[in-house]
This record gives sequence, C-alpha cells and structure tokens, in this order.
Amino acid sequence: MIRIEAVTKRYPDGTVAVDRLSLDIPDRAITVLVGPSGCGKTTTLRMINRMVEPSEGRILIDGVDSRQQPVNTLRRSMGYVIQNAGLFQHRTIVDNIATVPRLLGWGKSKSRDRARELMERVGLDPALAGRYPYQLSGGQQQRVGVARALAADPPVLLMDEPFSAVDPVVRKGLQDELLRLQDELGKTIVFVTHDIDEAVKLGTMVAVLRTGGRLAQYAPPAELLSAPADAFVEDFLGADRGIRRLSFFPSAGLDLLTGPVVRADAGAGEITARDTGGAPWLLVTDADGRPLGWTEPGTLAAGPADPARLLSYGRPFVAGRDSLRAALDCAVLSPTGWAVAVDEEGRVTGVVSQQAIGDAIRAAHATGRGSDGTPDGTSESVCDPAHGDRTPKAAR
Ligand SMILES: Nc1ncnc2c1ncn2[C@@H]1O[C@H](COP(=O)(O)OP(=O)(O)OP(=O)(O)O)[C@@H](O)[C@H]1O
Repeated sequence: MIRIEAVTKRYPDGTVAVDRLSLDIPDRAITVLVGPSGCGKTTTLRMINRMVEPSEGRILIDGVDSRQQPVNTLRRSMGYVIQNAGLFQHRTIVDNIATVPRLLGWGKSKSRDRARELMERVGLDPALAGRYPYQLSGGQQQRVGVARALAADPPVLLMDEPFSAVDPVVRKGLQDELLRLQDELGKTIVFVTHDIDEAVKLGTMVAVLRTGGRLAQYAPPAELLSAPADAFVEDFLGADRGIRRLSFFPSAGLDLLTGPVVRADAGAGEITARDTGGAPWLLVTDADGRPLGWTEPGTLAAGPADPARLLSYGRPFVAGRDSLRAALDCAVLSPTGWAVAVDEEGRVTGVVSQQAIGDAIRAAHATGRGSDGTPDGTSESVCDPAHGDRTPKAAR
C-alpha cells in the first residue's frame, strides 16, 4: 500500500500546491486523483515517485518511507505514463517500449520480445513495431506509452492525464482497455484526471481535491455520487449525479415479463391464450430466441409476423450484467417504451416497461440498494480496494 501521510508541498516561490494531504492508496486497484486545474494532482503524483520532494510529511511504500529507498530503485518500481505519451521520437515503437528493460540490462532480443508481447497486451498491431511515433495516431501513441510503462512489470503505475489529448471515442476505447488490462494485471494504479466521468468510470477509489491541494472527499465512486461530502464536491460531480449513480445499481432484480415474448412462427391460438401481463406490445423473436421487433397483439391474429413490418426493438440490455442505467436507456430509446432483456448470447430473457424500471430506480435510490438487493457499489458490484475488485465493467 502507498500511504501519503500529512504531506505538504510548498514550491520555492511560496505556492502551496498540496496541503497536509493524507491518503491510503490500496494495492491492485485504481485510485483516481481528480479536481479542478491547479489543485495539486500532478504534484501529488510526482511526490509518489519523488520527481517532487514533499516539504513536510512522508510517503510510505509498503510501510517503508520512500526517502529510504534509492530514487532509481523507487522509480523502477513505478511505471509512469503522461499526456501525449512522451515517446522518444527517434526510436521505433518496439524500442520505445523496450527502453526500461534495456536500461535494466536485459539483452536486446529479450527486451524486444517483451516489447512485442506488451504491444499485443495493450491492443497494438504488431505490424506497427518498426514505425516511429509520428507515424501513429494519438490513441496508438498513448497505448505505446502504457506498454512502455509496463515493460519492466512494475507493481505501481502512475498515470498523469494519460488520455486527455485524444478525442472522446478513442478516449473511451483507451479507458475500456485500461480496465481490461487491470483485470489481467492487477497493478496499483494512481490515475490523475480533471474529468469526473473518467474518475467515476475508472476509479476503485476517487480522491477529490480542491484548490490549494486539500482533500475534499475520498470514497468509492458510488459513495461519492450518493453522498457528496459538501457543496464543492456536489458541484464538481455535476448536475446529472442521480442518473450517473444508476450505473452502480445492477439490473439483476428487475421483474422481467416473458408473457409478451412470442416466436415469429407462433400460432394465433397460442398467442391469444397467453398472459401478456397487460403489455400493449408483443416482442417477436426468431426460432433461436433472438429479438426481431415489436408488434401489436392484434396483428398476429391474422398469421405469423412479417419481420419487415415489426417496430425496431432498439438496443437490448444484458439482464444482470448491465446496470439499471443501461436498462433505462434501452427503454427510453425503444419506440414502445419497453426495454428488451437478453442473456450473454443475445437471446431474449424478457421485457420490462419504463414504468417498472422507474419503480426499481425509486426503490434503489430510497434504500441505496440495487433491485436485486445489493448495496450500490459494495457487493456484486463491489469496490473492494483490498482485493482490487471493481464494479463490473458493463455496469459503468
Ligand atoms: N515548479 C513549480 N513552482 C511553483 N509553483 C508550481 C510548480 N509546479 C506547480 N506549481 C503550482 O502548484 C499548483 C498545483 O499544480 P499541479 O500541477 O500539481 O496541479 P494540477 O491539479 O495537476 O493542475 P492541472 O490539472 O492544471 O494539471 C498550481 O498552482 C501550480 O501553478
């Protein structure tokens, strides 16, 4: 564990960038430092690897004062990723990634093998190995930056606004990739951003800093959204805090109706005999149970459904894996106001109305629990820093 203990940083001109900050950063989890520009995020990150020395207080790494370690040894145990990747422009991609292994005295071919392995890990086409950084897109360069930081397999990764310079679509891809990588590698990651959505998506723990380098709140994202410590944090979280909080409520307990789900080849008698639970629409599926579209019950009395005449079923959600927010989104976008739930293979498991989702949301907000009874962000969707578990990716 990294323990920041009452650390203050006063720059020579008198600026207090960080003011008596204390934080316990859990192992094998992503801890995000977030806050407005100039609140001391970068300074805090750089004090962890001693690129900046604290003026007061101390930083303990697994119980040992970081000043007791030679600075080179300390930095080797901490990969560092910055905005715009900071690649060596005159070195090929494979040699950029191999930089630290080479510095550690690994042979050239072993270092390059390791670099190629990491390219695959971070989702880079091995064909890019011989290119130079300027021949890569911003998103690809950022992946190289991550691969380079991971090359010597350090237990800690320090990431300073690593995805800020790329467009929103690429950024989302990089965030998803980081979560996937973290599932595989289980590093202790300290991640700096000024983007609260990024913080909530990536963080197991989120530290909100206020100007002057003081800690405003330190909590798992679900707790931050449900109980901001004060007006500053509430303001920083933004207006749609309630909607974003729904990402932490699982959809598992939603009451799915199967009565309104019919196969395209179902006979008229079978359909009339059905209890549709009062649903004004029927969802038609193919023989495999995959959704085809919505129709009014009366139209099927005349014979099998014509797929060309069905209303779009929109985007389904995966029951149990996706969140209440995803279920609500599906219902809102559906032309019938009903959301379609599917299993992991895309087969329909039931349908649910906007109203039923609304009831589940009200209950979840009232009790702080998801519709399957799990406390938000603490059980099935657990944020357990000690074990590095995170809210399931799909719930984000
Ligand atoms: N070398 C320095 N000398 C004097 N003041 C500094 C120095 N480096 C940073 N500062 C000041 O310390 C404060 C915190 O800076 P820091 O870069 O840590 O903030 P930040 O939260 O990372 O900001 P941003 O989101 O804009 O990158 C700012 O007021 C900044 O101007």
